[in-house]
Amino acid sequence: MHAASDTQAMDRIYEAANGFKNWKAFSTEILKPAGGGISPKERTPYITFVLGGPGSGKGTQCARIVETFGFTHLSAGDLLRKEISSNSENGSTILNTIKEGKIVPSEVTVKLIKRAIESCENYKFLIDGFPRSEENRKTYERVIGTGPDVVLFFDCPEEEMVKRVLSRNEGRVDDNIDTVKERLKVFTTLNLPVINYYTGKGKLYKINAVGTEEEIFEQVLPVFASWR
Ligand SMILES: Nc1ncnc2c1ncn2[C@@H]1O[C@H](COP(=O)(O)OP(=O)(O)OP(=O)(O)O)[C@@H](O)[C@H]1O
Ligand SMILES: O=c1ccn([C@@H]2O[C@H](COP(=O)(O)O)[C@@H](O)[C@H]2O)c(=O)[nH]1
Ligand SMILES: [Mg+2]
Repeated sequence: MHAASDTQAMDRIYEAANGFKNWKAFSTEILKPAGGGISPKERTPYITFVLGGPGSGKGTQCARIVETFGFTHLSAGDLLRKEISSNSENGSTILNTIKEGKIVPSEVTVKLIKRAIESCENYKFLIDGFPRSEENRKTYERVIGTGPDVVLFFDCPEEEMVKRVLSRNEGRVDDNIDTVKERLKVFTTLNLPVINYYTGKGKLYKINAVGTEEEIFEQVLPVFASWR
């Protein structure tokens, strides 16, 4: 019989071993397709977390990285918004949380990210807008069994972020001054510790997010140079 903490530790090891169930790279047998190459799904996934405050330009720069380097863009916010529009059982809770500018429970978001990764043929991912808290980060690492390879941080002054969000005009329920103020507060108190954590791990690339889209992308390019 195991003590509760032993059982939890064993659960974590089990989950880590089963993270990304469909990835052959995580099993003992690596299958080679005819022709000798390794298909994308059999490769160890390459994960980039893309962080920054609301309106710092994460989505805009992700689109360019996708175009130039062939990554798959997974915006955690978009995955949550899709849950709302698909009338899932969590839909109304997610909607209210987004309206308030707060953070959706980690289990919900990590499940959506894991499902999106597993159902994608690609192995290079940009996970945009996640993790938003240390709790998010720890849940991801526990469920998936590993952290990101690289973390991008778009550093932008609050005044500029507010200006961009309020002129975005995409009909988002959280693009209003009250919700933006709360999102900025959440960013400072809960998201900055994640950024500090990855700085300490030597994985963080800080990008000055002020300037034209092109000027900002010039700073992003060297991070992905080996994928050209
Ligand atoms: N360098 C830039 N200069 C001016 N405006 C920009 C720049 N980059 C993006 N924008 C605009 O700012 C708005 C916010 O950009 P984007 O949606 O990429 O930010 P985000 O970080 O993904 O925000 P959120 O976290 O709220 O999803 C968009 O309308 C976008 O067109
Ligand atoms: O990991 C996440 C990502 C997002 N949210 C909620 O969604 C909104 C919008 O996110 P964007 O990245 O700006 O599209 C965010 O304010 C949170 O309420 C989340 O909870 N967890
Ligand atoms: Mg975005």
